[in-house]
Amino acid sequence: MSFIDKIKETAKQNKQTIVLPESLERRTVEAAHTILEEDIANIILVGNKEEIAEVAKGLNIEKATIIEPTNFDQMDDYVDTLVELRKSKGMTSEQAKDLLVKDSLYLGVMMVKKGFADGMVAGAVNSTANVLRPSLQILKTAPGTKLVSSFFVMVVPDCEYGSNGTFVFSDCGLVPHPNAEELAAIAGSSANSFKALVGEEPVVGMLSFSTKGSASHPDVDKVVEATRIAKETYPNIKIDGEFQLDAAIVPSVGSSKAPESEIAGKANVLIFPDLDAGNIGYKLTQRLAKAEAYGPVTQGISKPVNDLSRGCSAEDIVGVVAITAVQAQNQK
Ligand SMILES: CC(C)(COP(=O)(O)OP(=O)(O)OC[C@H]1O[C@@H](n2cnc3c(N)ncnc32)[C@H](O)[C@@H]1OP(=O)(O)O)[C@@H](O)C(=O)NCCC(=O)NCCS
Ligand SMILES: CC(=O)OP(=O)(O)O
Repeated sequence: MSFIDKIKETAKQNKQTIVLPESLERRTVEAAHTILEEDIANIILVGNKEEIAEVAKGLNIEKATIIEPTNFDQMDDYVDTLVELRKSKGMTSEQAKDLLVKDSLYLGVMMVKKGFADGMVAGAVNSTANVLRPSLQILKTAPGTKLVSSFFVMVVPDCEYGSNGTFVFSDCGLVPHPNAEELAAIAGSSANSFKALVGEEPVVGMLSFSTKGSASHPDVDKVVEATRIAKETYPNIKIDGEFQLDAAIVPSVGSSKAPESEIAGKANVLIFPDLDAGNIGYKLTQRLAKAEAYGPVTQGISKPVNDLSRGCSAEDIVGVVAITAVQAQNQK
């Protein structure tokens, strides 16, 4: 069974409720149709019922719950909670009501905060920053986590590397310039995410333009230091670096460039040194190798809110919703 079929099967076993606040967007409504038809999750859509019906022409979204922000019986309670959470930042009741009525991303995140939904997926039209900012502000980090980061599950066709072509790539969406400590934290979280979603042992490669000292540069030093911190912090996780990409995933190159390493050539969790590398790397793999790319999935938020690329397909949205549902199951 493929990675995403397994995730869908897991999601179906204990159905969660996922809010899709970009409800006037055709791919999102197509995804809602498929999710309801395949019984993967319960769906909440946000917006005017007639407008949603217009976008959903030819699709069956009858089983979705539609919440109209101007006519939502929980609105006053949500406004009070948002003010309470953000009053130290100067938020007033008027501002909170305005945000919750006009910005479906804030309303969606508040639904997750209040337990009305178990998770949220958006990003087919909104930028990553706009999708993730409300969740960072309202849901905050999970206990024991300082840094929220994100990853993609990449499923590369006809690929013998990684876990039969399945990888986690991090961070491709959230933290622009991680320092060594942050990079180590991203490695630890990503290993746990790989284990939780792919179900196999994570093998983490810390990526660089250098393999075990083949180049000298402050950027390389950062990855060397991150590798040291990660090994010390997560002694039970298989982690090594610094590796160039080929040394991380191709066994023959790994054994020639890094013969002492047990990880070289076997990595299935790839930690990119910064967001430039991660974002470009996942899009290259998706577009040129025709890989399935599910994400950016967040790790470290107290409840699951996940992003999409604006270039996503309806099928990608279905996949990220199923992943979000499984994260919600795991957090309960
Ligand atoms: C996600 C992002 C928007 C956060 O932006 P920001 O400008 O720091 O936003 P804010 O300062 O309003 O932060 C919001 C809150 O989240 C917290 N926060 C921000 N990043 C965080 C992180 N990685 N982990 C935990 N908390 C974080 C802040 O401390 C702040 O908390 P507070 O408002 O309660 O004090 C920013 O990191 C970003 O733009 N990342 C790049 C996204 C992107 O463009 N990706 C490329 C395409 S995928
Ligand atoms: C993840 C990502 O790159 O998102 P977008 O393509 O929407 O910028």
